Amino acid sequence: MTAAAQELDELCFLSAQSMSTLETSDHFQMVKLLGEGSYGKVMLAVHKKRGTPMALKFFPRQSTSLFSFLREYNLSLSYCTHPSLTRALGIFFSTPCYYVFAQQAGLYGDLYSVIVSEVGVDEECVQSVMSQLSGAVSHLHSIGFVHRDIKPENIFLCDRTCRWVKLGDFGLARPTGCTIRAIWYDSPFCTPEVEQAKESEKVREQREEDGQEEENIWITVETTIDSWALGVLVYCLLTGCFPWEETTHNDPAYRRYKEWYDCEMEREERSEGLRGEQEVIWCEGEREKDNILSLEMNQKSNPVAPQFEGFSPLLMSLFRELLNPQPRLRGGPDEILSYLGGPWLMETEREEKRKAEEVEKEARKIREAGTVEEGREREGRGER
Ligand SMILES: Nc1ncnc2c1ncn2[C@@H]1O[C@H](COP(=O)(O)OP(=O)(O)OP(=O)(O)O)[C@@H](O)[C@H]1O
Repeated sequence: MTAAAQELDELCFLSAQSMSTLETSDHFQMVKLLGEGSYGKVMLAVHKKRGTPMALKFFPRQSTSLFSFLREYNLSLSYCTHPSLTRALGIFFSTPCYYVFAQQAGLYGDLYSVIVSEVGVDEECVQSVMSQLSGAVSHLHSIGFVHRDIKPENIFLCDRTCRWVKLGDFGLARPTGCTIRAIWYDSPFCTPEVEQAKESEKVREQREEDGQEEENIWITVETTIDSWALGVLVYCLLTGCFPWEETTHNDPAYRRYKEWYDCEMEREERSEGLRGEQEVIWCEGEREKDNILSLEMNQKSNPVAPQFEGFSPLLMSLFRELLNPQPRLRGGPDEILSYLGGPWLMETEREEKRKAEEVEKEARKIREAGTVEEGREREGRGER
């Protein structure tokens, strides 16, 4: 077990002893529901005496182990010190039905709501979001944890224009290097190295039906899981879509991307080989041969997968780092910093996006005007 994992376990044991039982409404005024996930609900609340706003995360006791609740709370409280990580506030308690802890609240929703309501976020804003997440995720990795659930729904907005975002939901975070059961899930955020678990899940279900013992595939938790998710996130932010439905060879869009990637690798290997050969050629003074070889290399071009066509070569190199199908060769989140400042979209794509944004803006204006008009009409009819 790593030092970070041991320290976190210790914090969980210690905090278990000081958890109090509270009546939520004695201390907090509920303002609104911020969101719901598979583990529970998150409410915006205000502390009754101090007036401090916060997010209260409720975990049903029936379906949550005390240890997993305390692990998420303590990780957020003690390790999430980066400005783009959502920090717990030191308040945790239980009620008859829930375990609850308080966290800094993102008051402007999450990135998912931005992506679904727009045709992708503008390029400058995407770069700003990614630079913040690069720092936040590198920080988590540097202290020995992998987030394992980076997705738009878990990135909260601290202002209306996404200038300040915070990564949250540390429920799946685990210490780097620990071993867990591989779980395949139907999403582009699932890494390609888990594809083998898809088949084994079918086998497991069958064994369960037959009353046989479970047979699991185990994987080591690596930081490269988060790099993959950051790559998919860049794509989602820029386009408002996913690059493929699921990261498996059965998915045609992923297969096309993988073919492009493999071809790129082959080209790279070939050109490295040629560079070595060139030295011999130059030594022999055969310049013409050298020129022919270069021409041949250029002719064997490798068009990108269609869903990546609007992206600049700079961004494609970043994708090659983050969306590297081979986890051992995948770049870390800090790589993102070397790709900021330059263009991520091709000029034609930028123009298309501008037009689509204009159309979307107009449509929104019409929708809003319609709502105001309907409101007036209703008022005129004396309805509320
Ligand atoms: N601190 C916060 N500030 C603002 N909104 C939040 C906060 N925490 C959670 N939310 C909202 O609540 C939703 C669910 O929260 P969260 O992802 O933490 O729950 P979960 O049950 O662990 O979800 P998941 O199913 O992704 O594991 C988020 O998508 C987000 O919209």
